[in-house]
Amino acid sequence: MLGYLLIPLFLYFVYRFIIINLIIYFRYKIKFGDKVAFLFYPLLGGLGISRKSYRKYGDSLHILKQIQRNKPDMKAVVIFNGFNIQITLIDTGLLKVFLQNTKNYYKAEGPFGARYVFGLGLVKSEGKIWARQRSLLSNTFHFNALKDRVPVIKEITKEYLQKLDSYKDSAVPIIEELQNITSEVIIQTFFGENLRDKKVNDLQPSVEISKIILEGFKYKANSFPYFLKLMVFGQEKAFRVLNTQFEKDFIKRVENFNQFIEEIIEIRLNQLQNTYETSQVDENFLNLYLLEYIKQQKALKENSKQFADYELISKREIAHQFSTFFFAGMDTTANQTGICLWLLAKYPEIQKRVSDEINQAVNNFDQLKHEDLSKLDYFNAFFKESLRMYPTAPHIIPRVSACDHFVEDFFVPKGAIINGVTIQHNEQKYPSLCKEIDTFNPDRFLNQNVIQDHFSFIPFSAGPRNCIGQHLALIEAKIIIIYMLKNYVIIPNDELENVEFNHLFVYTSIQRNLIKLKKIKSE
Ligand code: HEM
Repeated sequence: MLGYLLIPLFLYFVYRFIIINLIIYFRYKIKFGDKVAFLFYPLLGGLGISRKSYRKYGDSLHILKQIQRNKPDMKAVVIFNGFNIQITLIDTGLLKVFLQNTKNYYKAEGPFGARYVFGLGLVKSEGKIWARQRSLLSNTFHFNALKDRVPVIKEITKEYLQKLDSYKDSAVPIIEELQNITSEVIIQTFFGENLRDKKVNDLQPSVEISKIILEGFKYKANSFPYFLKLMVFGQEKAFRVLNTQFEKDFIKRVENFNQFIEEIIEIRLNQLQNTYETSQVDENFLNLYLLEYIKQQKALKENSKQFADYELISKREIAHQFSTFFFAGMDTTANQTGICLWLLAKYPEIQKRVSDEINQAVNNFDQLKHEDLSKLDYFNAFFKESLRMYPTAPHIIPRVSACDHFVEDFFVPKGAIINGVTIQHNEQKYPSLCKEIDTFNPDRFLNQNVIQDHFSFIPFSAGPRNCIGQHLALIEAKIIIIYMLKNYVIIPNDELENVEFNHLFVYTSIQRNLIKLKKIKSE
């Protein structure tokens, strides 16, 4: 009896996971020949390829970069894991069409528990809810609107970087040090206050949310039971069924965190309700969100306006928006800026040029103004070059294809995971961007015509879902590096032989003690 049941099940699996994928494979092969690269890694797919690449070459992106370098007309890399296909778009024409179309995709699940942590926030929201959130938040992330945030970013930077003196001649784990700053910036720009005297799940809120995000990533990457559930039930259901003890505890911990943030929101809401009509309101993200919420609640009470479901703001959404910014903006900015400091140590002549430009534009760190940040052309070129060679986000956030469809002439089946590269690596196709591709040379970005094709260099992605926090990231990086170069000469850590790059959550160096410091003066 069992045999009769198992045979159709087996045949279904062969059809669903092997035959269908083989048909797709031959379809691409016939149409595109070697303009599409095929890779196979059982079970792990793309994750397996990047692990292999790291083990073999000390760089988890090496295999993918090599594919791009070898073929200027490469369209995409298609990776099979035996169950599913993952498509990484390379061709900029395809990338452009893909990034401008939000309708055929939804965001992939991400780390374990992502939907509980930040499922209602901007990174994960879709359709009209996403459009409503993006339009509410866009203005506050504009370069000029961030002007008011400069004093607080300066203050946080100074407070944490002053502590670096204690390292004296020892190597500095600079990325960890910068994570303190970038977490605090997100907290203070979001809440308008620091949460340092508060505890949730026995930890400081910034520590707990970092741990939750990191453990969610690690669990997804390393847990075999969860992996099996993903294969059998798919990403929509896997996190809900047959939960292990770890999963149950994790979800409970996240719920505590959400409730903790909602309590802060509730207190602020009460304060604002009493004061917003009579006094000036600080323009932090929480106040901005709550003013909109108050307007909405008032209209609902007076019955003067009806709202569609997608327009309604909830406190849980606001809590998830905080975790979203933390998830998207903390590690990315700390790692990119840390890598910049390592590059300054590695190339003293570039350090001198950046430092000279800063000294011309800014007399003294304490007097640094928002306008001064726009005077740093060489710094801008240097930062872009760091993103070209060591982008913390070398791929856009993966989407799932909601239906069978074409991106131009490229077929994307329903259920495929699809993403794209943010940086091109072919010298023949992009001669000015990729000339002497392995040489770190910020000067290439001083040439006005370096980007011949907008989609060849999109470290913050492009299209409607590009990075909303890119100006904030640049402001933070500038303020941190200005402080560092006003106070220290940055020197290499001579005990480090190799610096290897791997995907943790972001693409970054595995070695952490990247630099040493020589104090030049106290401000
Ligand atoms: C060096 C630092 C950063 C890099 C390299 C970076 C890069 C990116 C990339 C590549 C995307 C993906 C877009 C896509 O999938 O098409 C993205 C999205 C996003 N980033 Fe950033 N990011 C950085 C800093 C920040 C900061 C500081 C914040 C906010 C505090 C932030 C908030 C977001 C959000 C909310 C999204 C999703 C936008 C949406 O879907 O509408 N990022 N970022």
